[in-house]
Amino acid sequence: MIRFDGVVKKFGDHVVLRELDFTVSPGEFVTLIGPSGSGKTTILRLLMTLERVNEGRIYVGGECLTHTPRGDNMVPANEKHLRQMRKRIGMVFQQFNLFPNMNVLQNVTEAPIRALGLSKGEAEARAVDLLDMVGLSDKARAHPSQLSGGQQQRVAIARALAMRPRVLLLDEVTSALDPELVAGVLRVLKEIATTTDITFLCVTHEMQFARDVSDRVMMFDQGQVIEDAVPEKLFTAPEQPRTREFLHAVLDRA
Ligand SMILES: Nc1ncnc2c1ncn2[C@@H]1O[C@H](COP(=O)(O)OP(=O)(O)OP(=O)(O)O)[C@@H](O)[C@H]1O
Repeated sequence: MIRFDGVVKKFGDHVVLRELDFTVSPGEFVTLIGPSGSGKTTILRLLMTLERVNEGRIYVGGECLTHTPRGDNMVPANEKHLRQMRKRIGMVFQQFNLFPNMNVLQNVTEAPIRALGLSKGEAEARAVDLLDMVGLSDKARAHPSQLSGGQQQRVAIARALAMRPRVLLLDEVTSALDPELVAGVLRVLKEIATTTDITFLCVTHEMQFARDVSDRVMMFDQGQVIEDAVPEKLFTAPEQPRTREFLHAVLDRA
């Protein structure tokens, strides 16, 4: 479903991704872990087309995201292609980024009405189901400022799902939450991961969550995936010294 093929990303002279190769199969839940500043968010931003690759290709659902054919060549994709491809991908960020002047229902229906052309009735019916799924049926008329951070994040999850993405990207979705609100958000994500066929690529420091829901965990360091294993293996018997060091540091801090 997702394939990075020799992806290089630089910011000026700073090489963040070095010929990065990895794949995520349809329906898989893959978590990326690794030191701060190693480029995990950059991977998600490239998928969201918020950044462009310097070299290499990215494929989503078998189709090239980054390039399109022109004659016999492949050339960097234009805005129209990127917009089309972006519709397949949803993202939930650390900051919830809800529209503050809209109520919860409007937050969830806005994009399907505008970008997918759904009628208000269709979009609302879908939103009601999604708000039920994230445990917020009773908050449809509330405004974001009346909700806790955990509730706002669950609205953000419903909003992303309302676009029916095939891929959902999660970037440190619990980092901005008070500790007591984290579990509710993770419970909702686990439910979605186990009951839908959405493909997940998740960046998190929540090692217990990564262990609990991931099909695979990729340890990312210095622009490359240095270890890729099922969670039971990666968390209990990592092969790479850098993975062991990283896990010790993170678990000591917890
Ligand atoms: N727009 C940008 N311009 C210049 N440098 C950038 C830009 N975006 C990211 N970087 C740099 O790229 C590197 C990777 O950043 P990225 O945010 O992807 O790391 P990360 O692994 O997600 O880190 P964290 O776990 O702290 O969120 C960092 O050194 C960062 O400073």
